[in-house]
Amino acid sequence: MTAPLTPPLTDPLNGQTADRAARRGPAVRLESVSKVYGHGTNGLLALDGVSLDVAPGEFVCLLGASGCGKSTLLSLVAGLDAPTAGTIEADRDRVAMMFQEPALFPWLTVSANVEMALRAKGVAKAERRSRAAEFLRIVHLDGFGGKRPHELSGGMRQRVALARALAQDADVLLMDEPFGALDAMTRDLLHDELERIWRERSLSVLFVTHNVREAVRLGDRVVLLSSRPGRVVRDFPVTLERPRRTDSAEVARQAAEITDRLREEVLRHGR
Ligand SMILES: Nc1ncnc2c1ncn2[C@@H]1O[C@H](COP(=O)(O)OP(=O)(O)OP(=O)(O)O)[C@@H](O)[C@H]1O
Repeated sequence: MTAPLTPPLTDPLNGQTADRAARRGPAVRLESVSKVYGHGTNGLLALDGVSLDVAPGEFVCLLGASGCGKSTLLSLVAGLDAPTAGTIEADRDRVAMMFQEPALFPWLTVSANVEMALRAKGVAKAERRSRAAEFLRIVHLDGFGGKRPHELSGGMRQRVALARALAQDADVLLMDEPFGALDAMTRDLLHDELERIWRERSLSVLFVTHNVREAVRLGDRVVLLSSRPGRVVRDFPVTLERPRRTDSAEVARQAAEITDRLREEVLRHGR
């Protein structure tokens, strides 16, 4: 029998995965996206003609002055709100969001918080406890499943939020200043954890931060938005070898370059 000239799109052992990989475009695509809050003369233009792609497996950090529309952009990608103009492509079933506040249910145990996400995904009750334990192990919280959120530190609560996001079977993580409220040491540790999980699970990440060094520490690219209305001003590729250290000279150098551009942007708008 002769082999087919073109290989089949589906792998017989794992047809779905091969098929999906073959069809994969960007994990997230925004094309000329604008967002106006309110109407008429009271309308507020938050985003103006934003085009941005996140490739599968790419880590993109979003920076910009306060109020330039970063959170708006994430909520549009998550489908929590609709753009006024333009198009957004993202597989909403595979997207999970993380905020500065971990937003856990305080009356539920850590395990039950993660199990909620599994339940929403239709995982059978009998399997949920062991699957939750597996996700907690990934974020290095083995043995903490029976605790309540108030018994954990801020960093540990964000780990639970990360485990819950992973339990949503997400391959796109939308992160809105997830480590903004943590001390520098805890943040550093979570950078390492997130980078490891991102690589192991080939996640695509869109990460909003005010911290330029954090953006350079983590991102494959740093996208700078203008002051409101948010437009893409510049896209900085970060090619430094990983893993990076937030306090390294290389990270500091690139962060200084981006900070200069960010400062220009903020001053241009008289803030
Ligand atoms: N639901 C809403 N209704 C009306 N205006 C809104 C709404 N959400 C955000 N805005 C306004 O849109 C603009 C962009 O807000 P957004 O929160 O997206 O900015 P941001 O860049 O995330 O800000 P920050 O860096 O301070 O968190 C702001 O002027 C904000 O006040």
